[in-house]
Order: sequence, then C-alpha cells, then structure tokens
Amino acid sequence: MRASLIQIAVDPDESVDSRRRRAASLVRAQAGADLVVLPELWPVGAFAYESFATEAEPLEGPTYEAMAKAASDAGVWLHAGSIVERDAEGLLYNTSLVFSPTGELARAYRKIHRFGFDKGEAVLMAAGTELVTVPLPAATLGLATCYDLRFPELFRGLVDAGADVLVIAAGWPERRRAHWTLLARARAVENQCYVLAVGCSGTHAGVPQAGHSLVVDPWGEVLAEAGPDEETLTVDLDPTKPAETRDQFPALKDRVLGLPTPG
Ligand SMILES: NC(=O)CC(=O)C(=O)O
Repeated sequence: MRASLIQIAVDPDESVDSRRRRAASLVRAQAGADLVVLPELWPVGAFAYESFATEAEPLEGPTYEAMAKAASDAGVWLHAGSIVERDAEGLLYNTSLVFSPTGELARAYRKIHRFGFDKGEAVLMAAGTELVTVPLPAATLGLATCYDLRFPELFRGLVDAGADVLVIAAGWPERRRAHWTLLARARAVENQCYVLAVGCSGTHAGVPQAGHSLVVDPWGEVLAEAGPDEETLTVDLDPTKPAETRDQFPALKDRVLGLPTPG
C-alpha cells in the first residue's frame, strides 16, 4: 500500500486559490499511490485565526470540489487534510475530508480536541463529537487532527473501531517539534498501528511550522521523515504488519478495561 504525504507550504504570500490549485496538482502527481494525505487547514494555515471566518467554506465548497476532482483524476484515496467548515447554523469546524478514488466523499472528521486554551481555535470553532474510521481495501484509517495527537484515548477508540493506520493531519509548530515526533511514535507503539503524521512547512501568522512529517511503523520505527521544507514523502506500507505485530507481541490483548479508581 503506497502512501504519499504532501507536506505543503502555507506561507501567507500565496493566496488560498493559488494554494488550492497547487495542492490539486501535487495530488495529481501522486497517481499510482494508493493513499495521498494533505495536512491540517493548509488552505488558510492552522494558526491564521483572523482568517478563519473569512476563509470558512461549506463542506461542499471550493476545497471539497478541487480535492474531489484531484482524487478522481489521480485515482487515489485522498485524505485532503482539513478545511474551516461553516455549517448551516454558522458554526465553524476544523473538518478533514477523505475522498474515494472516484472522487466521492468517503468520510468527514471534525476535530475533537480544539487548540488554543482560551483563544484561537478553542473559541472560534465548535468541537467534533464523532470518532471516524475509513475502511480502504487494504487497511482501515483512523482519523485525527493535530492537537488530538496529545490525547491517547482518542486513538484507543479508533483502534477499538478497527483502525490499523492512524492518520494525523497537522499544522504543528516548530517550537514543539520534539513532542510531535515523540507522540507520533508513542501512538504507533501503544496501538501497534502505522502512523502517518502529516504537517505543513513554511510560516504563517508568525508561527514557523515544524514540517518533519513522519511515517512510523507498528513497532515505533520511523520509516521516513521529511525535512522542514515543502516535500512529498512516499512510503510503501505492508498492510499485514499491524496484525503481525499484534500476534508477535500481543500487548493489546493484555489491556485491563475498567481499571479500579485510586483508593
Ligand atoms: N496546533 C495544534 O493543534 C496543536 C499544537 O500546536 C500542540 O502543540 O499540541
């Protein structure tokens, strides 16, 4: 199963329209892959809070249209990263879109853990309430977005729902890059899954992005890692490896559910 991670640059000197066209052509260049993944909020930038309201789109807006077409042109499963979605009530969500190779929307995932403490995404956006998995022919994706990476219980929920490839679309900042690598590897090891962690490059809203997108195998080994700049990382995954790892080292079977509360 060939996966391509597109670590697109999100510098503010490029318009959203131009980046949308460029993202579509980067996806088309990956024809032949099975799965292509873009990062979090790449049209606008994850920290560009002042642009969220002006750049918000309906679910089936311009990014949806461009990405559905790119997926079908390339004939790939496309995790198109996330957009600022405005719903019918006017609420904003950080919503990831996954398209089939014929360009149909397979699933959308609204980010559950909002970043920013008492500002930014945490006050501007509503929280998603649903865990989302996407069955592909060779694997089941479990979806997460950026700050979600810090909450292991979300990933356990995805694994319990059958996920064996965890996809994290992010706009992770350079200043916390050490956490990015550590947490991506931890999620792979503790869940015995592949982790595809896709970030942005460049700087927007004064926040340098970490880049360094990662592919981690179910043993926690880093199979591939991008540098800081725009880059596409292509890796062949062995879809049998999560089950094989769980057979060889059956730690997931030893989980104790309903742990006692401290006395
Ligand atoms: N931007 C995010 O969603 C998460 C983040 O920056 C972090 O450190 O966590």
